[in-house]
Amino acid sequence: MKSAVILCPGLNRDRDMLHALELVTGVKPVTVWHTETKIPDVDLIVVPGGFSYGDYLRAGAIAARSPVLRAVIDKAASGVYVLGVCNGFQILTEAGLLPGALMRNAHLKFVCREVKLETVNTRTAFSNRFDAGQVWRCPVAHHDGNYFADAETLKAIEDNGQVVFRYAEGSNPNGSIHDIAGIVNARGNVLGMMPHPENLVEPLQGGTDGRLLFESLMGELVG
Ligand SMILES: NC(=O)CC[C@H](N)C(=O)O
Repeated sequence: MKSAVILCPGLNRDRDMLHALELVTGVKPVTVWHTETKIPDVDLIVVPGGFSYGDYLRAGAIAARSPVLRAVIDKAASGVYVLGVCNGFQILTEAGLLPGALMRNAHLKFVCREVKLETVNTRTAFSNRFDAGQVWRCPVAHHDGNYFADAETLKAIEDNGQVVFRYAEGSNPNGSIHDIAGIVNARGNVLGMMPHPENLVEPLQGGTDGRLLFESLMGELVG
């Protein structure tokens, strides 16, 4: 599986993502700087986590307007898989690729710990290797992870099965509505999530629960 990782000033999880992608897929990803207007032919584009442009204005708002995001939007429209993690999720919502918004955590504190996620839709390209209802471990590290969508949008994404991951009972670290931790777009080729699956892909990191997400995509691509 060929992948590209987007780089913006202030992102800091790009190295973790590059490592995880190479480890799980066996193929070294390419990197694409934020000023680029073209992205090479790849199966998956990842917008990693961090603090693009210092989270000024709103987390992800400036990166969403950078040249490379236009190319990400075009690639997504052509069906390429796009994964946004943490700040990447914030960037994808700011760019309009995913519905809703990530607000300041309800308790107004930065949260950095492990949570439990429940996979509630296994019929997506990003989740087909999970068992239905599977509860898995995943780290979070953010201050703006409080997912919100208006009632109409929320109903639509729930009815369409676009909620892929929820914080398991008692695990919601930020006040997200409906315990939403990760969603896909209506077409199912763009996923955004606040937790960091790339940080739990080898025993050295304390577990391998995050691998299933990347393996789901790999399985999707080989059929
Ligand atoms: N780890 C991250 O990607 C942080 C995301 C974002 N800047 C926040 O703190 O909400």
